[in-house]
Amino acid sequence: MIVTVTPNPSLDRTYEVPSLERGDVIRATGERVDPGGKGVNVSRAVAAAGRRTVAVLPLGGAPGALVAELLDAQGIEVARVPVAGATRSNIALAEADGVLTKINAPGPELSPAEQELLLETVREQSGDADWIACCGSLPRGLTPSWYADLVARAHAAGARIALDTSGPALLSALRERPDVVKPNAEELAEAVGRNLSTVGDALKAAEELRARGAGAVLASLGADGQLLVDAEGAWFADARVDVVRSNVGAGDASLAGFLIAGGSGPRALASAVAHGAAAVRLPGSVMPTPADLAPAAVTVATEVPTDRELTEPVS
Ligand SMILES: Nc1ncnc2c1ncn2[C@@H]1O[C@H](COP(=O)(O)OP(=O)(O)O)[C@@H](O)[C@H]1O
Ligand SMILES: O=P(O)(O)OC[C@H]1O[C@](O)(COP(=O)(O)O)[C@@H](O)[C@@H]1O
Repeated sequence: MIVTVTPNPSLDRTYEVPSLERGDVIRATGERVDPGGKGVNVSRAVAAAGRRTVAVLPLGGAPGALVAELLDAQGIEVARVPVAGATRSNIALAEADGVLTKINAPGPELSPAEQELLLETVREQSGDADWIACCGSLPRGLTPSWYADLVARAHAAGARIALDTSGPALLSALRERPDVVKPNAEELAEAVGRNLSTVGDALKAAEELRARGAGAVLASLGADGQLLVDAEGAWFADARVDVVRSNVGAGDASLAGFLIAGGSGPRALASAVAHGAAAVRLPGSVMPTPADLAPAAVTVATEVPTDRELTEPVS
């Protein structure tokens, strides 16, 4: 069973637009609404794989009710923490040439009582969890050390933690030794305060996060693939995708793929890459089912290609 925790979930609205012109009225040619937030997407991908998952979510107002309704329609179990503020709506503008612009709202502020109820709900749900995946930004009211506290509590209860967040929330959680962290290239560069130009730069940065406390680092490098660094070694895998439809939630699908396949070693890395590659072939934040995966297209390198230049370097 995989429990996901999304402290700041969202209603994701995607508008398809011909192109973005500042100051103009832009007529959308299509729109879709999805339940969103990084842990929500992980739960959607885990459920799509036919595995049990519970999504712990603070939900409030009409957007919160809609998120719950949409997840219910997808058969995803939600442990709901009622909050007074309204759940945020995040907007994605998808241009015809494939460029995606996202506006992520700050979300409601959680009161001390709501924060306590959130932690208590995670505790209640964690009894038979193989993994607790803690994902996304923190809403106002939660301090940057909130994930650190959650990791400490989960470890005390004997659960394994996968953490996908960024900035101070990621850095402060490292001291509690999360079992896996999943930064993307920008988050990894920010965490170490250096630019990333090659796979070797990403490898050094991932090793630094391990030195600071992460058990394993699953670094997703967009079109370049993924790197896994743990106590046993380092592996690199990638998969070619000819037509990218939407990269929204590709990292979330990858983390789900990694955890579904056991959450360690090269087999889990290959599953992460297969899920990420399948997610980008699908529209919006649609999560792949097993039928969407093309595991044969994934290559796990025998050696990490440290000299390989990143197609999207972080500077
Ligand atoms: N353009 C792409 N071509 C092929 N695979 C991709 C592409 N973009 C993303 N992916 C796959 O999805 C994974 C996650 O994407 P990434 O952008 O790194 O994460 P995030 O969504 O967290 O920012 C990548 O590691 C890769 O496996
Ligand atoms: O918590 P954050 O960092 O604001 O991100 C929330 C957004 O991330 C998503 O989970 C998608 O992830 P990506 O933007 O990494 O593709 C959306 O569903 C959601 O709108």
